Amino acid sequence: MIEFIFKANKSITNGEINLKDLPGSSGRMDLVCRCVSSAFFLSHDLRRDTIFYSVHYGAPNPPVAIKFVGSELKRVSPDERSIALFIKKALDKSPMQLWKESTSGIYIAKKEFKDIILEKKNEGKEIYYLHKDGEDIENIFNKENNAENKNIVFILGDHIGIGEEDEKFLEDIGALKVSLSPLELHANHCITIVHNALDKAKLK
Ligand SMILES: C[S@@+](CC[C@H](N)C(=O)[O-])C[C@H]1O[C@@H](n2cnc3c(N)ncnc32)[C@H](O)[C@@H]1O
Repeated sequence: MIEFIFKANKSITNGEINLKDLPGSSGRMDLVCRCVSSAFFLSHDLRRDTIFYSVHYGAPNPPVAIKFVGSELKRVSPDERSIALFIKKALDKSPMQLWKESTSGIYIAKKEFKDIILEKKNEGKEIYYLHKDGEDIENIFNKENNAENKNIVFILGDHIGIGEEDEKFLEDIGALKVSLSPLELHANHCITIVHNALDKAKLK
């Protein structure tokens, strides 16, 4: 299983998403949608071994976490508008401490970014922080050490990043920094590159 936990610093926390203004009034909801698309969609297929979390810290009621489970997703298509509609439906519900299903494979809860990461750590999963200045991903996942049958969690930020406090938290829990490129990339492109690196490591 491959999981991504994305911190959406400005994305709104209620269902008042303007589908014509995902980047502006919805707080970079376009980024969230593109990340969901990159996390799951292949050409005419879905990555069923993937789970994606988006944790929103925008107005009016942060934090709100949305979980997308690849093996359960139905009727979602790769375009931003379709994904935004499903996010809107989820954010229209009142989030509780426990995950509540909104539509097939999409859940909502009132959870902090750190707490979701800690849950994964306590479940024994390997935690990696995607960062330009980390260890090259190909040194970590390759023929000798591929991702098959592993439970791997990747943490990434939006246009703002995850912030110093959460970086320190990741360091404290022993998350390894993993780099995909010497250049600063968009979060959705990072997800595509991670999938590609793991796909290649499995095939070698
Ligand atoms: C647009 S970048 C964030 C830039 C932001 N100014 C910062 O300082 O973090 C979005 C996210 O993609 C990931 N990322 C960007 N470039 C990367 C790279 N070369 N290798 C690994 N992860 C990267 C990081 O997790 C980052 O938080």
